[in-house]
Amino acid sequence: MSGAMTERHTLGEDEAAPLAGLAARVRELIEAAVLTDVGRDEARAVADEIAALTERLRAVRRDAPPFLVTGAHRIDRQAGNPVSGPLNPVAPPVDLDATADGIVRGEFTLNDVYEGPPSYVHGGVSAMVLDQALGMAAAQTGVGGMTATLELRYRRPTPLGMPLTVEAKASRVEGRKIYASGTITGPDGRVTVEATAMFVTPQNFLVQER
Ligand SMILES: CCCCCCCCCC(=O)SCCNC(=O)CCNC(=O)[C@H](O)C(C)(C)COP(=O)(O)OP(=O)(O)OC[C@H]1O[C@@H](n2cnc3c(N)ncnc32)[C@H](O)[C@@H]1OP(=O)(O)O
Repeated sequence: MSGAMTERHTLGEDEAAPLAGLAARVRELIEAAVLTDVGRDEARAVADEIAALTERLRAVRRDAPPFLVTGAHRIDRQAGNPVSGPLNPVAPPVDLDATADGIVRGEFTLNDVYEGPPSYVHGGVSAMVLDQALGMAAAQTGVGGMTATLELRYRRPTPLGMPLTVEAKASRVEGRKIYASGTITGPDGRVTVEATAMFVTPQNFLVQER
């Protein structure tokens, strides 16, 4: 379990690149595991090989996921973030960028690993992507914060295997509260999910940031 206050190692680009490559291969492995039909014996044999590889990676272990050297805010620098972290195989990953006027945007495609209703994206996955994008938009106003409320409106099913766009922007700041909204849009340009959120900056964020 990684503590919030644990000092994080910051990866240089040379360190991050091979770990991102490792995560990309594991992402392929996850999809292969979801879709494989190799049969029981082969599945057991592959599981044994994967267990051996896992032990090799565990041989030298950090106390907590590292940060990246790039990114304006802590939320952008989390290498192991489950939405945008290039080192996290669970993350699609969604490559989120912020414009000078505070709009956070990312294009991404979700494969069968993220299926909810047959052939569509799981609603919790859409929520996770929007939480991250809105959280990053909140951070563009200053320090950012923790999600206090997140409201979603699922307008139409979000397709798997097709290019999606997430966009978010902070609308106002009231003391430690930051309000933001955003959408996921399908390949036809129609919004599939809308979100509004309120983030609250904890007192310790004000001390820890930068
Ligand atoms: C390293 C970078 C990390 C960035 C990560 C971002 C990842 C993406 C975003 C997330 O997923 S965050 C994880 C999900 N969210 C949480 O786990 C939050 C859990 N809740 C908390 O930690 C605290 O409740 C919270 C920080 C949100 C508020 O605690 P505080 O002690 O700072 O709040 P306080 O009680 O002082 O209230 C401040 C104001 O906010 C209001 N408030 C607080 N929590 C609220 C809430 N949940 N709903 C509505 N209003 C809320 C509260 O009423 C009050 O309003 P007023 O000033 O008008 O009186």
